[in-house]
Amino acid sequence: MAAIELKNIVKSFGDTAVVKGIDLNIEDGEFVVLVGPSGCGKSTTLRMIAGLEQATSGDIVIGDRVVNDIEPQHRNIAMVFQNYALYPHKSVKENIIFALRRQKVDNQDIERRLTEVSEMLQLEALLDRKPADLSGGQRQRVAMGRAIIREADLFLFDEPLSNLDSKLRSHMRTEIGKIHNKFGRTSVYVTHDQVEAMTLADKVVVLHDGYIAQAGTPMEVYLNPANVFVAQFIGSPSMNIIEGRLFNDYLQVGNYRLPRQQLSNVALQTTINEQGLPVKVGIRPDFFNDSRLFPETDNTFNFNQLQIDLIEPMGFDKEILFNLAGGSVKARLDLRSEFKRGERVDLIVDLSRVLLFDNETDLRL
Ligand SMILES: Nc1ncnc2c1ncn2[C@@H]1O[C@H](COP(=O)(O)OP(=O)(O)OP(=O)(O)O)[C@@H](O)[C@H]1O
Repeated sequence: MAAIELKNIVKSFGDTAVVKGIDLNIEDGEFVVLVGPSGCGKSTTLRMIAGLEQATSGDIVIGDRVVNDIEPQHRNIAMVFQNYALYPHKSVKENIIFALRRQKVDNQDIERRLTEVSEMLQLEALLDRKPADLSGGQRQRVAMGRAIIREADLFLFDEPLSNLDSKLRSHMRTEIGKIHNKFGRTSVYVTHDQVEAMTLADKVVVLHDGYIAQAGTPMEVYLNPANVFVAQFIGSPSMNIIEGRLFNDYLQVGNYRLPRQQLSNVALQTTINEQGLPVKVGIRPDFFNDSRLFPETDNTFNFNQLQIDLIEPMGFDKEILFNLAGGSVKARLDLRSEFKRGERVDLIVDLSRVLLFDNETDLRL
């Protein structure tokens, strides 16, 4: 088992810095997901932990050793890649036990571990097949088996599910979660899929352009995003960001005035002049509720008479779009709410769910 510490890690390729100073503590047994848009430095960070890339500066500590100069094969790490990287001419069994043979593990031990892993991943019936004769999901299970059987200190996953169709993806996601619950090994998992991040992680690390935009539990990054980037990256559909103006007693959003004292976390000290302070107002589509179904309370605000521009039925849910403060805003309601396009509706929002961000820096106020 191993904890990991990244201390001010920088990675440049030529003159271009792609990881720009990352500090991160990963606890022993923790499942950490690195998430962020394409090119933000997720894979590069993972590859530095694995030893496949050398950091330009900074230290990587695994357990109690600084591993900067330690070769990948001596870091006791198991890695699962997107493209499986199986040996095509070897059988499933030979693929899974390859590393154990190389480490000269005794045969009885190999057989015991093979039985355990193939049962867990339901690979028993496939052990004699070649990778070419397997489906994508089965190949991914073999790649997982090959990693698990090594009983490594640390598991690294680089977008392991991105080649699978959505049903298999969701199945394998659950399997990976179960395996982690069973073995409790420290794991670092790279994905650009925020559903994987939310469902698997103990800690989500949102990367943006080579920096950590926020690290926290899935619910922290969902409910308390530190900035507009995280607010819009985490959660689907994306959080609405609406123009607003903050005054001493209220927040003006379009024609609506939301009472200031009930808004969450507005610890803003600066005195606000008569023009008000331009702010970005964040409201998740899921936090709008149909006023006919949900009671109003002292903590809710009623955006009354919103005119529906578009309805997108999704089965159980439906997304409705309307104009608010000059922008198109989305709400997600369930099938109990029946509307027609053009109709006017009253939507209520819990004021503690209305988030404010600095207009210039995009940071939470
Ligand atoms: N060997 C390399 N030489 C030069 N540039 C590289 C190299 N490897 C990665 N990069 C660049 O570093 C940046 C970060 O790449 P990285 O693969 O870490 O991103 P990522 O967040 O994993 O993206 P994706 O989700 O697309 O895989 C990208 O702009 C990429 O082009």
